[in-house]
Amino acid sequence: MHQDIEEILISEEELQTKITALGEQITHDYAGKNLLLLGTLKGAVPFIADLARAINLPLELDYMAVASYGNSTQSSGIVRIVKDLEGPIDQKHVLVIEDIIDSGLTLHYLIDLLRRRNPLSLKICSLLNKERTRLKDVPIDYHGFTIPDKFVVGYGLDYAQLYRNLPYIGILKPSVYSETAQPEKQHKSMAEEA
Ligand SMILES: O=P(O)(O)OC[C@H]1O[C@H](OP(=O)(O)OP(=O)(O)O)[C@H](O)[C@@H]1O
Ligand code: HPA
Ligand SMILES: [Mg+2]
Repeated sequence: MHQDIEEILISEEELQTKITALGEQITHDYAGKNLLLLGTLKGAVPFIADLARAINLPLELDYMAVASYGNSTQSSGIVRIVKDLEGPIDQKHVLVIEDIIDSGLTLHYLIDLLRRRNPLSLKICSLLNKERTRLKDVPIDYHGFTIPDKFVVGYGLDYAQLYRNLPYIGILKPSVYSETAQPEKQHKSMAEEA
């Protein structure tokens, strides 16, 4: 185990077993539909790579880059689109693939933006669902694991851009970061301000 990890929460094997099951469910639910898996960069990259291979259907992949955490363990509250989709989605069934839903700010912003582009359907698949009071409520159609309100890293999830390559999900030792400010509670998202 990495020296900065307090505890392994979800092992490599548990991740793969769950992703196989999610893939089977999505294969069943989207049979005969024009499916677009929309991955959120950067955190969802390992998850979408494994999940896409567990889905036995023709599908398209595209990505949006949204960022709000920067180098902090608390959301800045400001969601930025760093990279947009390549094309329109009005002829597609869009399944957004996220690594984690924490405050809910990122997905709330994204869903709002994607709905305005009139996809045939819009659903959410998140590997992790953090058990906490959301700042924004978001509907989750598929999720892998519910986790406690701890800052986790690995399998795509970062702290200050590091640890994304750990093959498991682990709780980061609090001694690795030290923060007093809780900026997510002090700012509105850009969607709200618009
Ligand atoms: O529910 P929320 O509190 O909004 O948190 C969830 C989002 O935060 C992280 O992304 P981040 O902004 O750190 O970008 P990254 O994927 O590049 O790490 C994570 O990958 C989710 O997209
Ligand atoms: O617990 C987390 N870890 C890493 N990135 C995150 N983005 C939101 N919550 C988290
Ligand atoms: Mg991050």
